[in-house]
Amino acid sequence: MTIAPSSSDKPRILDGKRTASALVDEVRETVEREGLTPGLAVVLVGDDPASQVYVRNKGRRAEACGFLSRQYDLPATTTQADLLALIESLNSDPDIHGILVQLPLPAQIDADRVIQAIAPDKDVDGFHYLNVGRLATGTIDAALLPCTPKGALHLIEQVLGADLSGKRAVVIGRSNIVGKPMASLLLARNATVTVIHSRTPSPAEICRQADIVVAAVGVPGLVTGDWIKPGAVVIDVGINRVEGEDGKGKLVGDVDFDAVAPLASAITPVPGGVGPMTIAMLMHNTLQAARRRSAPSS
Ligand SMILES: Nc1nc(=O)c2c([nH]1)NC[C@@H]1CN(c3ccc(C(=O)N[C@@H](CCC(=O)O)C(=O)O)cc3)C=[N+]21
Ligand SMILES: [Mg+2]
Repeated sequence: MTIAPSSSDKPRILDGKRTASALVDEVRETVEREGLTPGLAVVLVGDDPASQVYVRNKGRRAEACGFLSRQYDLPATTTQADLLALIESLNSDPDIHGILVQLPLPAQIDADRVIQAIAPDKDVDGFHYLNVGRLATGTIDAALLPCTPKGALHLIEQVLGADLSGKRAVVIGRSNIVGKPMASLLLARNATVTVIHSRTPSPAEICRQADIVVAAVGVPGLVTGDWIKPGAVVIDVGINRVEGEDGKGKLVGDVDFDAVAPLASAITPVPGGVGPMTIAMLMHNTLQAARRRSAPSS
């Protein structure tokens, strides 16, 4: 049962850090109970400091789950042929169940070629055409789902339950990594879905009709109070590094949190919302890939 949201209630802050920790605990328990050792390979090309931080966090989480965690650090000058050769060897490595190539890749490498070279059943990012197609055609149980939309949906479920029949959802942004798969997932849960983007006229007016808003455009503070229907569930996927009042760098989302929180029935903060869920879902996908390997019929 869900309680009808009211704008006069205090908004519920959806704690992604706590939810992610609980998920990781569940993954670790399953790994122990089933005696599995899921293997995750994370490939980092170049030395972008932000990417290094993400990749290190992924490795830490994998170890906390009882996984085999391998990190491949390749120089920024790596050729496409060398990277494809590494992917090939990981595809045929029986200890490895999940392969993630950290994006973005340097300019000399065709990222799409590399992603499509990953074995679909090891594609824990859910970016391979086969997994994209499974999601788009509704064969979701067979798919590895992209981690960020999967994490966002998990937070939405905490408030509204699994069936979103009768709910209007607006997804802001149409990227292949977040916006499009998010729309497919919400549709699969029976929501009435609208995707809006940079060429959409009157976006605020459309967004104001939504019971569920997912913002994933990378524009700091784009979504203000006049975009939000009172009682809406607001999921902020944006991760924007901006300069704070103290001159130091800080992380903000696509939603103007202070303006929107009083209107929302539930809202994710940045940081501490969708970001940690993304990493938790990567662990969940790696477990799923390992279980399928050990029990091919499931
Ligand atoms: N192949 C590939 N798969 C990815 O999933 C992928 C990628 N490449 N490239 C980069 C983006 C970005 N990404 C994030 C994951 C977690 C946080 C996260 O945990 N953020 C914390 C804050 C971290 C901080 O303080 O910088 C939070 O929102 O609370 C952020 C960003 C995964 N990505
Ligand atoms: Mg995006």
